Amino acid sequence: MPSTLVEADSVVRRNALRLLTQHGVFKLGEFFLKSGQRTPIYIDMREAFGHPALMSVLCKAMQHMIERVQKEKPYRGIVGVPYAALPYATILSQYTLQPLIIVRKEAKSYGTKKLIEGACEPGQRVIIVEDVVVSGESLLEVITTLRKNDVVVEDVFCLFDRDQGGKKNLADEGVTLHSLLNMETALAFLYAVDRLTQEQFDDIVTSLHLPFKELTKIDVNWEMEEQQ
Ligand SMILES: O=C(O)c1cc(=O)[nH]c(=O)n1[C@@H]1O[C@H](COP(=O)(O)O)[C@@H](O)[C@H]1O
Repeated sequence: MPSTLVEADSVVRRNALRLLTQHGVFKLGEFFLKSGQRTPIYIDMREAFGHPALMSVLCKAMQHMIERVQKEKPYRGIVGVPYAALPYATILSQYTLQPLIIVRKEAKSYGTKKLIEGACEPGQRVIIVEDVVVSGESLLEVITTLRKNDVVVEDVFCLFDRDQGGKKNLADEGVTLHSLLNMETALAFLYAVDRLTQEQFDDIVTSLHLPFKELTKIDVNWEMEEQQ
């Protein structure tokens, strides 16, 4: 079983996978990534916006992950990557009682013309929240803007890592990516609940040059598990 599904807090991950699958987040077919690369699977986290109970499960799980990682590392401020991660960052700012910070893609041509909105000062350590990480490029753009303003970023948190190099690209810039779910875990789950065939798995792994080749067999069903 992929390690993320056997860790102490894995019940929350398995429940999240059940709800994400039921709500159509994992789309199989022919899609194209932001980079233009063809992909037989698309992770559409925006589907979760329509399901408040799912948003709550995801954000509580993210909150626990953030609190565990940041225990010894005080930070102030949660940055959301526009646009899809903003709802998660907003909810997490409420759960953790941390200020919400937004980094715009382009500065407004009117008003304050600021690129960074919210309580953010030079020297401040923040964390960033993203929905799906592929190459990590979107995150690196935000990190560059923050660092130009002397804001400290060492840890970023995502709901889903597609295992396509983002973690390494971020590590090269001195940033650790922490993910709730990843492609290996999701594919193992989809196969276990008969939503993915071996052929589809092989196509995904080959097309995306994923760093694993074997389909992990896991014993899970649709039944939601009780969370402590
Ligand atoms: O377009 C994508 O690459 C992509 C694939 C996918 O399965 N899910 C998904 O949400 N995306 C988008 O890809 C962005 C991150 O790509 P990177 O900047 O390459 O890490 C996300 O913010 C999404 O807009």
